[in-house]
Amino acid sequence: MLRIAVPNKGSLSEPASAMLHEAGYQQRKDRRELVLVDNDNGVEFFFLRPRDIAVYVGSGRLDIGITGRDLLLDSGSNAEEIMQLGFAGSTFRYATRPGTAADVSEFGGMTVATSFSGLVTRHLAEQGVDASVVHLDGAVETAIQLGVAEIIADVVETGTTLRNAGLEIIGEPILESEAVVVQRTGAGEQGPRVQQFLRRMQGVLVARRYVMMDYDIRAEAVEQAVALTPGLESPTVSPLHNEGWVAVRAMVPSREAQRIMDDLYELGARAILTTGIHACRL
Ligand SMILES: Nc1ncnc2c1ncn2[C@@H]1O[C@H](COP(=O)(O)OP(=O)(O)OP(=O)(O)O)[C@@H](O)[C@H]1O
Ligand SMILES: O=P(O)(O)OC[C@H]1O[C@H](OP(=O)(O)OP(=O)(O)O)[C@H](O)[C@@H]1O
Ligand SMILES: [Mg+2]
Repeated sequence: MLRIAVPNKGSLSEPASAMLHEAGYQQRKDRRELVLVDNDNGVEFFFLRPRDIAVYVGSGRLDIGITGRDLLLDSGSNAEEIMQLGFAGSTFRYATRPGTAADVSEFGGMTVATSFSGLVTRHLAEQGVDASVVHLDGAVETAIQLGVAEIIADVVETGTTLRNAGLEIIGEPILESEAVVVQRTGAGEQGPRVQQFLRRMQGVLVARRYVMMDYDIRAEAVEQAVALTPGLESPTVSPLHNEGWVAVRAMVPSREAQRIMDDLYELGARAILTTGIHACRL
């Protein structure tokens, strides 16, 4: 059985389980379940703290896991990223009260509070900055108000938490993060079961990002039309009973679907339809 680590709590937990469910895997019904055996798909899921997932996978006890890139790098585990999952996108940044410091190079002698002390200690060393790091479990924004630190380093998504705490971002992001699949470093070429898992997850990403578009167009305009809808490989063009017309079918990015429909209509295409994709293997 393929042994997969899945976040049991926090921001990664629900979207990870939703994605696995969309990929056809069984997911737990009760948040207290720790292990779930999906016999039909030959997979055993271990619901673990997001922070611990890279540690388990790096030790070789579990084959792969879903975690955040920031957590993976913070852990310093012997694990590496093999696929990006497109959710839980965030940046990891320094922030402080206005006037404290304008750049990382000014942090010397100050204290940085963070839940990602591995990541921050390494980053400060890389920058050649001699600052102390204090590890806190969460809500680090408050550390400045309470005088525990002058600087914080934390996950920023919309920036609302920082704004509400009266803090401002300093410098460039330390890191851009999102949910990723990890495996043990040096595990080498993925075996067939891991490859099948990755294909299923890829299928969910494609089904979420693309729609199927169908339309009819006069044969003389078909080259211009397929330039608008090139598909992933090549669009299907079929003859219509009505002479001089063809039917075209191609996948298009869902974000661009309405604009493409407008452009196709302008070209003379009619009966333009888009339909959702439930699942896919490219
Ligand atoms: N607001 C957010 N937007 C996007 N991703 C986030 C956000 N907050 C945390 N994450 C991501 O979630 C992961 C951290 O998960 P973890 O469960 O440790 O913390 P959490 O989501 O803050 O949960 P909690 O603080 O409730 O325990 C990291 O990969 C981080 O980038
Ligand atoms: O930029 P924003 O959209 O405001 O999101 C970022 C915030 O979300 C997370 O906090 P969470 O609510 O998980 O609390 P925590 O600090 O206890 O982890 C993170 O630690 C930031 O504080
Ligand atoms: Mg949090």
